[in-house]
Order: sequence, then C-alpha cells, then structure tokens
Amino acid sequence: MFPELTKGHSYEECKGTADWLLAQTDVRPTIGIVCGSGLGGLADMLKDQVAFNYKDIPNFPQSTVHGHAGRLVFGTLKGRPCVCMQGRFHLYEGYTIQKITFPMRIFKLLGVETVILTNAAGGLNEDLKVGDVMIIKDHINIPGYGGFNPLVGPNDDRFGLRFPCMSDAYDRELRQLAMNVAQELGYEDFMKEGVYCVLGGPSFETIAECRMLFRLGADAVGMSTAPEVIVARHCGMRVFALSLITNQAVMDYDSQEKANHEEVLQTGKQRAEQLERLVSTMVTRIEHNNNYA
Ligand SMILES: O=P(O)(O)O[C@@H]1C[C@H](O)[C@@H](CO)O1
Ligand code: HPA
Repeated sequence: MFPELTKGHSYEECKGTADWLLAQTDVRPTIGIVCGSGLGGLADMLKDQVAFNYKDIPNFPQSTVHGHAGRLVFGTLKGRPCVCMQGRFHLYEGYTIQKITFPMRIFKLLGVETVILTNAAGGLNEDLKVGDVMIIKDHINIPGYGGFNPLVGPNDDRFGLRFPCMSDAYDRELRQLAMNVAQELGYEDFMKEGVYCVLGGPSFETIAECRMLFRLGADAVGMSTAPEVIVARHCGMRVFALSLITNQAVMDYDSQEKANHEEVLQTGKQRAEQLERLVSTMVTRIEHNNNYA
C-alpha cells in the first residue's frame, strides 16, 4: 500500500467538518442513518429538515451512483434528533477507503451514539428471497484481505484503539430490538438474519464467486457497509445494519438471470414503506443514552 492511499482526514479536519455542520443547525443527532441504494426515502421521514448537499460540506466526497441523492439531512424522527446520509460512498467510485468511511467520524463528532446502516444486497443463501430484509449479524470484509481496511495508516487514539475488536460489531440488543419490532409490525415473514460479504465492485459477481462466497459462510453479497461498520465501531458507536435482498445472486450455470442495478432500485421502491416503518419504530425505542425502551 502506498502511504498516500492510506492517509485519511486528520482529527482536526474531521472536527472542522463537524463544527461547520453544527454551526448551521440546532439539531444534535444521537442517531445516524445511512441509506443504501434505492433506500434514500428513509431520509424523507425526518421532520423539520435541515439538509446539505454533499458538495457544499467541507471535505465531503460526492455521490456518483444513481439511487444515492448526495444529501446529509438533519431532523427529528418521532421526536428523536437524527442525521441521515441520503447516499453513501463506495470503493468502486474511486474514493479511498478512508474517504468512503469519513462520514462515520463526522457522525461521531456530531454526537451520534447509534448508527443504523442499510444496503441493497444479492442473496446467496437460497433461504433469502427477493424483498427479504436481512439483519446483519456479521460480515466478511474481502477487500480487507488485500489491505483495504479503513483503519490502515496511522491510528489517532482520539478516535479509537489501534486494534479494535470486531467480534461484537453488530449490536446484539439492537438486532433483537429489530426482530421484536418486525414481529409487532407483522413483518416476520420477510425478516431474516445473516452474514453480509463486501466486495469492491462495481462488476457483479461471477457464478463461481457466488458459489465460493456462500461456501465461505456469506448469506448475502454487496459493495458497502462493512468498511463503515469498522470505522463506526472503532470510534465507539453502536451499530445496527440491514440488507434488503434486491436480487438473488446467480449460482447456477443454467440460469438466465443477470444481476443489474435497475432491479436493485426497483426492489428498494417496493419495500421502502415497510423499511421506513421498521427503522422509525426502532428509532423511537432507542434511548439517547443507548438503552432500549
Ligand atoms: O450502497 P449499497 O450497498 O446499497 O449499494 C449496492 C451495491 C452497489 O453500489 C449497488 C449495486 O446495485 O447497490
Ligand atoms: N452483488 C453485489 N452487490 C449488490 C448486489 C449483488 O448481487 N445486489 C445489490 N448490491
């Protein structure tokens, strides 16, 4: 790895961005939400919005992917102060892994305690159907095996430890809370739990790759989330993440199916309302001190 590729923003630069945002809104968010492909409608749930285009925020990258609006939205969700990324960043857009995870450090410096991440993913496990919501219980970070871990480079102890633990990355109580809320809402038929595997993208996986990933223990495959989770956990925020299964990964050489981004966005639209209800109900049950009501 070249040193210039492992240089993220300094603590002071992150603080500069967070202070710039805090100076322009009275909202003091304790919950941060990241919207996956086609799931940006989650941000529209916020009341009394103060929204910033990414291009106007100091040091922020810009969204380049269809289905990622590129706005940071502050507001309240059923009275809870929240901040929501309407669009995230991916390695395949050409940003460094430090850059795509930079917003997690901004969340932390804004006062966020709990991060809720969503993504679109392909189902590898045949128990996962298109339209299912998979609560992520763990991840496999394939780019990390090649040195693409967002914590590569000098460690700033003000953010967190040099060697953070990841065996508890996906908060057990928040996963239980999601299951409880799903049951109350009558969503249990499409709520699942599983392991998410991140690849660099942007090409979708080959059949051999899908078969390999399933054998490795992955239930769903995507191109995001795990790097953000690593940075969020490094700086001590609690994490809940879910995948909307937008397509079934092709595992069979006789299949005529082809993964495509339009199908991903379309499935997002179909489940949008239920996802919004699930996330907003969860938010009302997460106390500001990170206990659960
Ligand atoms: O931001 P997410 O992970 O939801 O986006 C997924 C992965 C690719 O960016 C895109 C493929 O359709 O959707
Ligand atoms: N593979 C990778 N990323 C994805 C997929 C997929 O099948 N679907 C949505 N994002």
